[in-house]
Amino acid sequence: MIQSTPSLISDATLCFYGAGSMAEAILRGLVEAKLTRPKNISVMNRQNADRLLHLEKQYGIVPVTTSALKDEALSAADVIVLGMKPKDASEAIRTLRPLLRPEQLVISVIAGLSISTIRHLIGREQQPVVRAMPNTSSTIRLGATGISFSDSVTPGQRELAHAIFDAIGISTVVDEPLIEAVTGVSGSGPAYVYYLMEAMIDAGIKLGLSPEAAKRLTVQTVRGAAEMVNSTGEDPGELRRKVTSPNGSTQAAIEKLDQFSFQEGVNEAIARCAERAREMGEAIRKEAGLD
Ligand SMILES: NC(=O)C1=CN([C@@H]2O[C@H](COP(=O)(O)OP(=O)(O)OC[C@H]3O[C@@H](n4cnc5c(N)ncnc54)[C@H](OP(=O)(O)O)[C@@H]3O)[C@@H](O)[C@H]2O)C=CC1
Ligand SMILES: O=C(O)[C@@H]1CCC=N1
Repeated sequence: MIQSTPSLISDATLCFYGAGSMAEAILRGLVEAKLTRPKNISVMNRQNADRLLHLEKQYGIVPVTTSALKDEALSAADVIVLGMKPKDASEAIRTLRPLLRPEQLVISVIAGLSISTIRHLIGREQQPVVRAMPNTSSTIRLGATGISFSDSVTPGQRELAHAIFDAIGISTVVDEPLIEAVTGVSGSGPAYVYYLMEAMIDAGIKLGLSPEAAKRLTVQTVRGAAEMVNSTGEDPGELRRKVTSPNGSTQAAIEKLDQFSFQEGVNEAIARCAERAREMGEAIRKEAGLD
């Protein structure tokens, strides 16, 4: 039996408990970055066997389908990644109670679910838990992840968690109460950017561009703007001012956005997202009888 969690991904066995889009984004990043052998990754879900077979075919991971094999994989793994929806979390995590060893690292990406709730559900106050909030851009190794650690996470396990999320993008450690802010900014963030892109493409089409041209120009504009901020190190505000000639067309556009309270809208949206994540966490606690 393994007594301590390895600090290198290449030596660790990982078990994905929940096999949806976020789990796939993470495991794909790990496999494509060749940080671990696919055979070190086992994946299970509730019922969708076709999904597991698809992941096996695509990435070479080990699908786990029977309940006996599930128990075995969960008990044996060095790291268990919780990747189910918040509504399914309480029941799923409780089933780990009789299976987990005290040194196994639990990594949760579940929105709103606190470290303290996870430990209550597992029934062990000192279980090492990492609470992470990644985003779907992890699929192409451009993810942005906020991470917080329970006090029992060892330095080796911290290193391991960083290695996992750095393999699929960048990671930033935050105090746990700020994970909801991370959810608001970057966890859900890709959706706001896609929403903006949908609106830009739509507007271009309304002005007479073909759908293909509107999409191509929009995609490259967003990609270029993000890369300008990233590679020049200049503030987005400064870069915006460089596009905005006095009394020119951009200024006219920004004034129109301000008439619709653009900044206030984004502010309120991100604050509401963070609040909703907290609500989901509270609902899990309530369902589990913890409040
Ligand atoms: N999508 C995103 O952009 C992000 C999501 N998250 C978080 O990631 C989590 C997963 O989201 P996402 O990947 O989109 O969800 P999906 O709906 O794509 O996947 C959920 C997975 O959980 C499985 N599952 C449900 N109940 C159980 C159970 N009792 N035992 C084992 N597996 C179970 C489902 O299996 P089956 O299909 O068989 O029912 C499915 O494989 C959420 O908690 C979300 O908050 C975090 C950051 C970003
Ligand atoms: O919408 C959600 O609840 C999840 C959390 C972050 C992104 N998607």
